[in-house]
Amino acid sequence: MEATLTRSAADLDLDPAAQNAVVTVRDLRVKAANSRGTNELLHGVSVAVAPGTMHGLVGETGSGKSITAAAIMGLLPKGVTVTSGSIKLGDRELVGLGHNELHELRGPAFGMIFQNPRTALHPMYSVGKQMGRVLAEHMELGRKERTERVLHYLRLVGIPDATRIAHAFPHELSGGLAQRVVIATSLLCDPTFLIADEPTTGLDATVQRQILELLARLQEDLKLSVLMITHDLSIVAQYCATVSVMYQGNVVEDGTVRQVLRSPSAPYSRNLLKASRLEFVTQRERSGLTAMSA
Ligand SMILES: Nc1ncnc2c1ncn2[C@@H]1O[C@H](COP(=O)(O)OP(=O)(O)OP(=O)(O)O)[C@@H](O)[C@H]1O
Repeated sequence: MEATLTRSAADLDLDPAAQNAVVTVRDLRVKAANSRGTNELLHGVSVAVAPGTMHGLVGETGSGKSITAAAIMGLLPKGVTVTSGSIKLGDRELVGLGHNELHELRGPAFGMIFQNPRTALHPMYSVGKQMGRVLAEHMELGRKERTERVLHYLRLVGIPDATRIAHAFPHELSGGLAQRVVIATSLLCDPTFLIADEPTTGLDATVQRQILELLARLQEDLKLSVLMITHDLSIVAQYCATVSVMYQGNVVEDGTVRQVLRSPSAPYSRNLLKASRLEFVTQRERSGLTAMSA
Protein backbone atom coordinates (compact mmCIF):
# COMPACT_ATOMS: atom_id res chain seq x y z
CA MET A 1 0.00 0.00 0.00
CA GLU A 2 3.01 2.27 0.47
CA ALA A 3 3.31 2.25 -3.30
CA THR A 4 0.34 4.62 -3.46
CA LEU A 5 2.23 7.08 -1.28
CA THR A 6 5.60 7.29 -3.00
CA ARG A 7 6.86 5.72 -6.11
CA SER A 8 10.61 5.68 -6.26
CA ALA A 9 11.81 6.93 -2.93
CA ALA A 10 12.79 5.39 0.25
CA ASP A 11 12.67 8.10 2.91
CA LEU A 12 15.25 10.68 1.94
CA ASP A 13 17.40 12.84 4.09
CA LEU A 14 16.43 16.19 2.62
CA ASP A 15 19.51 18.06 3.70
CA PRO A 16 20.64 19.35 0.30
CA ALA A 17 24.29 19.47 1.33
CA ALA A 18 24.22 15.86 2.48
CA GLN A 19 22.41 14.88 -0.72
CA ASN A 20 24.71 16.89 -2.97
CA ALA A 21 21.60 18.30 -4.62
CA VAL A 22 21.63 18.72 -8.37
CA VAL A 23 19.72 21.97 -8.12
CA THR A 24 19.59 24.15 -5.03
CA VAL A 25 17.49 27.31 -4.94
CA ARG A 26 18.06 29.38 -1.81
CA ASP A 27 16.17 32.42 -0.55
CA LEU A 28 15.19 33.42 -4.05
CA ARG A 29 13.41 36.74 -4.46
CA VAL A 30 11.93 37.69 -7.80
CA LYS A 31 10.13 40.89 -8.69
CA ALA A 32 8.08 42.15 -11.62
CA ALA A 33 8.28 45.74 -12.71
CA ASN A 34 5.64 47.58 -14.70
CA SER A 35 4.60 51.18 -15.28
CA ARG A 36 2.82 51.26 -11.90
CA GLY A 37 5.81 50.06 -9.86
CA THR A 38 7.19 46.75 -8.70
CA ASN A 39 5.60 43.66 -7.28
CA GLU A 40 7.48 40.87 -5.52
CA LEU A 41 6.47 37.46 -6.93
CA LEU A 42 8.79 35.16 -4.94
CA HIS A 43 9.54 36.07 -1.33
CA GLY A 44 12.62 33.98 -0.53
CA VAL A 45 11.96 30.58 -2.07
CA SER A 46 14.22 27.60 -1.29
CA VAL A 47 13.97 24.29 -3.14
CA ALA A 48 16.45 21.42 -3.47
CA VAL A 49 16.29 18.54 -5.94
CA ALA A 50 18.42 15.55 -4.93
CA PRO A 51 20.24 13.51 -7.62
CA GLY A 52 18.20 10.88 -9.43
CA THR A 53 14.88 11.75 -7.82
CA MET A 54 11.63 13.38 -8.82
CA HIS A 55 10.75 16.41 -6.70
CA GLY A 56 7.24 17.84 -6.83
CA LEU A 57 6.56 21.58 -6.78
CA VAL A 58 2.90 21.88 -5.94
CA GLY A 59 0.56 24.78 -5.29
CA GLU A 60 -2.48 26.61 -6.57
CA THR A 61 -2.57 28.81 -9.66
CA GLY A 62 -0.44 31.90 -9.20
CA SER A 63 1.56 30.51 -6.26
CA GLY A 64 4.87 30.96 -8.13
CA LYS A 65 5.70 27.50 -9.48
CA SER A 66 6.32 28.54 -13.08
CA ILE A 67 8.23 31.68 -12.07
CA THR A 68 10.50 29.49 -9.90
CA ALA A 69 11.06 27.14 -12.86
CA ALA A 70 11.68 30.03 -15.24
CA ALA A 71 14.21 31.53 -12.82
CA ILE A 72 16.10 28.23 -12.69
CA MET A 73 16.17 28.04 -16.48
CA GLY A 74 17.12 31.70 -16.86
CA LEU A 75 13.93 32.24 -18.81
CA LEU A 76 12.10 34.82 -16.71
CA PRO A 77 9.62 36.93 -18.70
CA LYS A 78 10.55 40.47 -19.68
CA GLY A 79 10.36 42.85 -16.73
CA VAL A 80 10.70 40.02 -14.18
CA THR A 81 14.07 39.76 -12.43
CA VAL A 82 15.88 37.97 -9.62
CA THR A 83 16.60 40.52 -6.87
CA SER A 84 18.46 38.25 -4.44
CA GLY A 85 19.19 34.66 -3.56
CA SER A 86 21.01 31.84 -5.23
CA ILE A 87 20.30 29.14 -7.82
CA LYS A 88 22.98 26.46 -8.03
CA LEU A 89 23.35 23.69 -10.55
CA GLY A 90 25.73 21.41 -8.68
CA ASP A 91 28.37 23.87 -7.49
CA ARG A 92 27.76 26.38 -10.24
CA GLU A 93 25.94 29.62 -9.40
CA LEU A 94 23.43 30.52 -12.11
CA VAL A 95 22.23 33.88 -10.79
CA GLY A 96 24.16 36.56 -12.63
CA LEU A 97 25.12 34.40 -15.63
CA GLY A 98 24.65 36.08 -18.99
CA HIS A 99 22.14 35.09 -21.64
CA ASN A 100 24.74 33.23 -23.72
CA GLU A 101 26.13 31.21 -20.82
CA LEU A 102 22.63 30.16 -19.78
CA HIS A 103 21.73 29.27 -23.35
CA GLU A 104 24.78 27.03 -23.54
CA LEU A 105 23.73 25.26 -20.34
CA ARG A 106 20.18 24.61 -21.52
CA GLY A 107 20.16 21.33 -23.38
CA PRO A 108 23.34 19.71 -22.09
CA ALA A 109 22.77 20.54 -18.42
CA PHE A 110 19.03 20.87 -18.14
CA GLY A 111 15.97 20.31 -20.23
CA MET A 112 12.45 21.61 -19.98
CA ILE A 113 9.11 20.05 -20.78
CA PHE A 114 6.51 22.76 -21.16
CA GLN A 115 2.82 22.76 -20.36
CA ASN A 116 1.62 22.86 -23.92
CA PRO A 117 3.53 20.71 -26.42
CA ARG A 118 1.85 22.55 -29.29
CA THR A 119 3.49 25.83 -28.37
CA ALA A 120 6.80 24.16 -27.53
CA LEU A 121 7.10 22.78 -31.08
CA HIS A 122 7.74 25.00 -34.08
CA PRO A 123 4.75 24.65 -36.43
CA MET A 124 6.78 25.21 -39.62
CA TYR A 125 9.45 22.54 -39.13
CA SER A 126 9.17 18.77 -39.24
CA VAL A 127 9.86 16.95 -35.97
CA GLY A 128 13.21 15.68 -37.22
CA LYS A 129 14.31 19.09 -38.47
CA GLN A 130 13.58 20.88 -35.22
CA MET A 131 15.18 18.17 -33.11
CA GLY A 132 18.22 18.28 -35.40
CA ARG A 133 18.47 22.04 -34.93
CA VAL A 134 18.52 21.65 -31.15
CA LEU A 135 21.32 19.10 -31.48
CA ALA A 136 23.29 21.26 -33.89
CA GLU A 137 23.19 24.13 -31.37
CA HIS A 138 24.69 22.09 -28.56
CA MET A 139 26.67 19.18 -30.02
CA GLU A 140 29.15 18.85 -32.83
CA LEU A 141 27.79 15.92 -34.79
CA GLY A 142 27.71 14.99 -38.44
CA ARG A 143 24.41 14.85 -40.31
CA LYS A 144 24.15 11.04 -40.11
CA GLU A 145 24.93 10.96 -36.38
CA ARG A 146 22.35 13.68 -35.77
CA THR A 147 19.66 11.70 -37.59
CA GLU A 148 20.56 8.54 -35.68
CA ARG A 149 20.42 10.38 -32.37
CA VAL A 150 17.03 11.93 -33.17
CA LEU A 151 15.59 8.52 -34.10
CA HIS A 152 17.12 6.92 -31.00
CA TYR A 153 15.43 9.44 -28.68
CA LEU A 154 12.10 9.18 -30.49
CA ARG A 155 12.18 5.42 -29.95
CA LEU A 156 13.25 5.89 -26.33
CA VAL A 157 10.05 7.82 -25.60
CA GLY A 158 7.91 5.03 -27.04
CA ILE A 159 7.58 6.07 -30.69
CA PRO A 160 8.32 2.86 -32.63
CA ASP A 161 7.75 4.36 -36.12
CA ALA A 162 10.36 7.02 -35.42
CA THR A 163 11.29 7.64 -39.08
CA ARG A 164 7.69 8.45 -40.03
CA ILE A 165 7.23 10.74 -37.03
CA ALA A 166 10.53 12.50 -37.76
CA HIS A 167 9.06 13.53 -41.12
CA ALA A 168 5.74 14.66 -39.61
CA PHE A 169 4.81 18.26 -38.76
CA PRO A 170 3.49 19.16 -35.29
CA HIS A 171 -0.11 19.68 -36.47
CA GLU A 172 -0.16 16.07 -37.67
CA LEU A 173 0.55 14.73 -34.16
CA SER A 174 -1.93 13.92 -31.39
CA GLY A 175 -1.41 15.76 -28.09
CA GLY A 176 0.20 12.72 -26.48
CA LEU A 177 2.53 12.15 -29.41
CA ALA A 178 3.48 15.83 -29.47
CA GLN A 179 4.36 15.65 -25.76
CA ARG A 180 6.50 12.54 -26.40
CA VAL A 181 8.35 14.52 -29.07
CA VAL A 182 8.89 17.38 -26.59
CA ILE A 183 10.23 14.89 -24.02
CA ALA A 184 12.54 13.32 -26.64
CA THR A 185 13.79 16.81 -27.55
CA SER A 186 14.45 17.68 -23.92
CA LEU A 187 16.64 14.56 -23.61
CA LEU A 188 18.64 14.98 -26.82
CA CYS A 189 21.75 16.44 -25.20
CA ASP A 190 21.83 14.05 -22.21
CA PRO A 191 20.79 16.49 -19.47
CA THR A 192 20.95 15.37 -15.86
CA PHE A 193 18.14 17.68 -14.75
CA LEU A 194 14.66 18.12 -16.23
CA ILE A 195 11.89 20.53 -15.37
CA ALA A 196 8.44 19.26 -16.28
CA ASP A 197 5.93 22.12 -16.00
CA GLU A 198 2.42 20.62 -15.82
CA PRO A 199 3.42 18.16 -18.56
CA THR A 200 -0.01 16.57 -18.86
CA THR A 201 -2.26 19.64 -18.94
CA GLY A 202 -4.81 19.38 -21.73
CA LEU A 203 -4.29 15.67 -22.35
CA ASP A 204 -7.05 13.16 -21.75
CA ALA A 205 -6.82 10.95 -18.67
CA THR A 206 -5.42 7.83 -20.36
CA VAL A 207 -2.74 9.77 -22.23
CA GLN A 208 -1.91 11.74 -19.05
CA ARG A 209 -1.14 8.50 -17.29
CA GLN A 210 0.97 7.21 -20.18
CA ILE A 211 3.04 10.40 -20.22
CA LEU A 212 3.56 10.32 -16.44
CA GLU A 213 4.54 6.64 -16.58
CA LEU A 214 6.97 7.45 -19.39
CA LEU A 215 8.55 10.27 -17.38
CA ALA A 216 8.83 8.03 -14.32
CA ARG A 217 10.47 5.27 -16.38
CA LEU A 218 12.92 7.69 -18.03
CA GLN A 219 13.72 9.26 -14.67
CA GLU A 220 14.62 5.86 -13.26
CA ASP A 221 16.40 4.45 -16.34
CA LEU A 222 18.45 7.58 -17.08
CA LYS A 223 18.92 8.50 -13.39
CA LEU A 224 17.50 11.94 -14.08
CA SER A 225 16.69 14.53 -11.48
CA VAL A 226 13.25 15.93 -12.24
CA LEU A 227 11.38 18.95 -10.91
CA MET A 228 7.73 18.09 -11.51
CA ILE A 229 5.50 21.16 -11.39
CA THR A 230 1.86 20.41 -10.81
CA HIS A 231 -1.23 21.55 -8.94
CA ASP A 232 -2.28 17.90 -8.63
CA LEU A 233 -1.33 16.23 -5.34
CA SER A 234 -2.21 12.78 -6.63
CA ILE A 235 0.58 13.11 -9.25
CA VAL A 236 2.99 14.08 -6.46
CA ALA A 237 1.77 11.16 -4.34
CA GLN A 238 2.33 8.66 -7.10
CA TYR A 239 5.45 9.83 -8.85
CA CYS A 240 7.54 12.06 -6.58
CA ALA A 241 9.97 11.25 -3.78
CA THR A 242 10.01 14.70 -2.23
CA VAL A 243 7.85 17.80 -2.49
CA SER A 244 7.76 21.54 -1.87
CA VAL A 245 4.38 23.17 -1.34
CA MET A 246 4.08 26.75 -2.62
CA TYR A 247 1.56 29.38 -1.57
CA GLN A 248 1.55 33.03 -2.57
CA GLY A 249 5.19 33.17 -3.62
CA ASN A 250 6.53 31.20 -0.63
CA VAL A 251 7.44 27.59 0.00
CA VAL A 252 5.25 26.85 3.01
CA GLU A 253 6.35 23.26 3.51
CA ASP A 254 8.75 20.69 2.11
CA GLY A 255 9.91 17.17 2.87
CA THR A 256 9.48 13.64 1.67
CA VAL A 257 6.13 12.98 0.05
CA ARG A 258 5.39 10.56 2.86
CA GLN A 259 6.03 13.16 5.56
CA VAL A 260 4.13 15.95 3.86
CA LEU A 261 1.12 13.90 2.83
CA ARG A 262 0.83 11.98 6.07
CA SER A 263 1.28 14.87 8.44
CA PRO A 264 1.30 18.25 6.73
CA SER A 265 2.29 20.99 9.12
CA ALA A 266 1.41 24.15 7.18
CA PRO A 267 -2.31 25.08 7.20
CA TYR A 268 -2.25 25.56 3.43
CA SER A 269 -0.83 22.04 2.84
CA ARG A 270 -3.47 20.62 5.17
CA ASN A 271 -6.22 22.28 3.13
CA LEU A 272 -4.68 21.17 -0.14
CA LEU A 273 -4.52 17.64 1.17
CA LYS A 274 -8.08 17.80 2.50
CA ALA A 275 -9.27 18.82 -0.95
CA SER A 276 -7.66 15.76 -2.53
CA ARG A 277 -8.04 13.37 0.44
CA LEU A 278 -11.14 11.63 -0.96
CA GLU A 279 -9.32 10.57 -4.08
CA PHE A 280 -6.31 9.58 -2.02
CA VAL A 281 -8.27 7.46 0.45
CA THR A 282 -10.29 5.88 -2.32
CA GLN A 283 -7.09 4.87 -4.04
CA ARG A 284 -5.76 3.30 -0.85
CA GLU A 285 -9.06 1.59 -0.17
CA ARG A 286 -9.13 0.29 -3.71
CA SER A 287 -5.68 -1.29 -3.24
CA GLY A 288 -6.93 -2.82 0.00
CA LEU A 289 -10.00 -4.25 -1.71
CA THR A 290 -7.94 -5.58 -4.59
CA ALA A 291 -5.58 -7.25 -2.12
CA MET A 292 -8.53 -8.79 -0.22
CA SER A 293 -10.21 -10.16 -3.31
CA ALA A 294 -6.98 -11.58 -4.79
N1 LIG B 1 5.31 38.18 -16.80
C1 LIG B 1 4.80 38.44 -15.59
N2 LIG B 1 4.75 39.71 -15.14
C2 LIG B 1 4.23 39.99 -13.94
N3 LIG B 1 3.73 39.08 -13.09
C3 LIG B 1 3.75 37.79 -13.49
C4 LIG B 1 4.29 37.40 -14.75
N4 LIG B 1 4.17 36.06 -14.87
C5 LIG B 1 3.58 35.63 -13.73
N5 LIG B 1 3.32 36.66 -12.90
C6 LIG B 1 2.72 36.60 -11.58
O1 LIG B 1 3.56 35.84 -10.74
C7 LIG B 1 2.80 35.07 -9.81
C8 LIG B 1 3.20 33.63 -9.91
O2 LIG B 1 2.84 33.13 -11.20
P1 LIG B 1 3.22 31.68 -11.70
O3 LIG B 1 2.91 31.63 -13.16
O4 LIG B 1 4.59 31.33 -11.28
O5 LIG B 1 2.19 30.78 -10.88
P2 LIG B 1 1.95 29.23 -10.98
O6 LIG B 1 1.98 28.71 -9.59
O7 LIG B 1 2.92 28.62 -11.95
O8 LIG B 1 0.48 29.16 -11.56
P3 LIG B 1 -0.14 28.16 -12.66
O9 LIG B 1 -0.37 26.86 -11.95
O10 LIG B 1 -1.41 28.83 -13.05
O11 LIG B 1 0.84 28.06 -13.81
C9 LIG B 1 1.34 35.33 -10.17
O12 LIG B 1 0.85 36.32 -9.29
C10 LIG B 1 1.40 35.85 -11.58
O13 LIG B 1 0.33 36.75 -11.84
